[in-house]
Amino acid sequence: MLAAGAVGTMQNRSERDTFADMYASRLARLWAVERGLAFGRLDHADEGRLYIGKIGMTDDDQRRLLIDWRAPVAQPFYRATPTAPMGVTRRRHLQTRGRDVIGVDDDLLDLDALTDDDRATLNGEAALLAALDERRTGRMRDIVATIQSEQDRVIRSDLNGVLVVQGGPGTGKTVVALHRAAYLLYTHRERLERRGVLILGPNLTFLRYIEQVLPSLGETDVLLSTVGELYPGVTATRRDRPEVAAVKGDARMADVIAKAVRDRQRVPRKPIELQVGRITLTIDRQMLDNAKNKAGRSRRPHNQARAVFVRSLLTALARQQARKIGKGLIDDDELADLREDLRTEPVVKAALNRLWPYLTPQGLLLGLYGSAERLGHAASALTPEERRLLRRDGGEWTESDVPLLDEAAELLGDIDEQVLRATAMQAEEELAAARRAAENEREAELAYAREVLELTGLSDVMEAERLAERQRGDGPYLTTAERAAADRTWAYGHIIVDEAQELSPMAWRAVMRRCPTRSMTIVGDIAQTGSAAGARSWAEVLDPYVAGRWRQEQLTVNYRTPVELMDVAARVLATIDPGLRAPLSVREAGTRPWSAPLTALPELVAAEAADGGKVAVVAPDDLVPELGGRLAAAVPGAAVVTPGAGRGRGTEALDAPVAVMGVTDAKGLEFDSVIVAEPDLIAAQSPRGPSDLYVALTRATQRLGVVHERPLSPALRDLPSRSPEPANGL
Ligand SMILES: Nc1ncnc2c1ncn2[C@@H]1O[C@H](COP(=O)(O)OP(=O)(O)OP(=O)(O)O)[C@@H](O)[C@H]1O
Repeated sequence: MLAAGAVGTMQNRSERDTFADMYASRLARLWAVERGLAFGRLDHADEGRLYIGKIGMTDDDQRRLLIDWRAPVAQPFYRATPTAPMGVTRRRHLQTRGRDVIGVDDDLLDLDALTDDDRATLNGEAALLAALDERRTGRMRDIVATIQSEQDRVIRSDLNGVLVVQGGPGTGKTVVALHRAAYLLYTHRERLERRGVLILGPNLTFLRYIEQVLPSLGETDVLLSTVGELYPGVTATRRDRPEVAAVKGDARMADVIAKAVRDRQRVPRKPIELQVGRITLTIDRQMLDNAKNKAGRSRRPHNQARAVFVRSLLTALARQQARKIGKGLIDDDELADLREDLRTEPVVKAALNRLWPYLTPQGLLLGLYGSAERLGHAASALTPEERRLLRRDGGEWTESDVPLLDEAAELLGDIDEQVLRATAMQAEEELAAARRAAENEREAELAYAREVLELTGLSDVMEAERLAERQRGDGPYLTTAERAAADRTWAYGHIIVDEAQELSPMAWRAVMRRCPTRSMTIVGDIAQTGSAAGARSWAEVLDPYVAGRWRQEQLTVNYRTPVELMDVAARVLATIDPGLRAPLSVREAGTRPWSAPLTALPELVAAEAADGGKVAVVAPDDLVPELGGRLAAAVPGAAVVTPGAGRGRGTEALDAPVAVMGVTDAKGLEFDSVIVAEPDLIAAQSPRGPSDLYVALTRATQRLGVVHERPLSPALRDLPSRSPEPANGL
């Protein structure tokens, strides 16, 4: 398409560009599914063979070559068992490298049909175990070839309603949620492509960790986000201290914000006198009450209700003015004229702005945090200590501010750009400056695009404007996900929330607002809740929204953590609640978890990293910088993820051979080898500390150790001491 050149009418060119776009994305999709394209075969007693792959394919004669794993006929690949074979006699897993088959692994489901040869080679779990044992790359991979039956049930569960997927660490909740997104898009393509699918994860590092999975399944148009990015225009990556986050996340904050908005619609006790020309006009209590009631009855958000308030007040003032200039009765036209004159009168404008100001969510929240008096009034339902925790002057937005900004935006409504300009000179100047900046940026982008086209020799087939537009990510070519990300009021077709136990009640309000149809998948583990504002039960989270209308699935098998490691974690789990059961591990590591003195950490990390696997040191938040410093000196390439730090946290923790981090940043991730520093300090660092320790102990796929100076609690006390030789020898 591109080689045809920039010929023909504008319409020809635009059609050509559209086709070029379409082919380019089709090509990108094909490249993405190349790895492990075909991974399974089903032999049926009567229907012959079907090959299962990441996408469906036919040959030139429209004969089926490959069945998409999400198609109903592929389901037996994941569900058939010897007791319920679903018509399948043999299920074959194909292992490939590039386009070569390097291994096959058969499940023979019709045991009567076995030949002696078959019996000798029966090895049902080989593909799964091989996948689980693979060294970690720092990025999650798809599991289409080895999805297990309980996971398949979750993936193919109905689109409608709220599905909770509860499961212990390593049971595949995240990976299953991602495959469910791919399945739902395949099965309900039209509905979901229009409204979009949103996946919410706990932090940016986690999103980087999982971002390859959906493209590798051929799905590229899903929006991955954190709660901290839900409010367009604000990217909050900083975290509040736990006690502050707990207050901001509390459901009572909804009333605090509502009250803060009402407090800005002021009715002063004394009448206000305005000198307009030679006449003194008075705004009295009754006029104000009247205007406020009218605005309230309009049921519009604050910024839009302002118009009602202003009109009512101006009408009353205009009548007063008419009386005062001796004009008794006036008709509607005269009234309108007087009203418009008053509207532009500076003293009147200033008074209206004081009485019912235009407010942005940011302005409202900063005004609230910045004033003990405002807080004292709006947050009277909070304790003095809680109010003190909210006090702050300026500063960067945090993750727990975002749901509050969203709440405020809902109550305030938009401010019309034109109104802004008309009412505030300052806003006009800011706007003009922003426009100038945007114009400069646009010119720079255009120059860059021209350069790219020159260099690639494509300057005659594509216009620089169009390339610049695409790079900027706006214009008519926005995908659904991009449009949704920019629109605070977007209603998604389906929302998946991962590590959902961490969301605060205020965050849930922001999430639910984005999914009026309540078609959601909520994935998490109550036993891993670390955030003080997080969930204690799914009923507590969901009953306010969908009481009695949500369903739950359990995942029970741990695919990440080997038996020896899980035994240790299970002892910690029992200290949280003796009734909690750890998931069953499917494999053994062959190495036992160990303990060693904290001082030995650098050598131990170096030994663990020696064989090239990914190593994480998970430490109490306060210790991370210091341990990071010590390790950086001893182990080249070690990355430090500072707890609660702002922007820029991305892939370093995933790509480095060794990473040091707090538990919050380790949530949802996994590493070949994990060393937990000062476990008892982790357990003591917050009210949900024991859950944090449980999370830390379940991050490893192969090896686990603890290093400590403080005495170990009974759950960890009998770990054998680490001997000096390398890990493999343990
Ligand atoms: N059926 C499967 N086949 C192959 N690998 C699997 C399968 N199920 C899960 N895994 C692997 O197990 C690991 C754990 O999965 P995942 O991170 O989704 O678990 P999780 O339940 O979200 O854990 P956590 O709650 O601890 O974050 C991942 O490496 C995942 O790829």
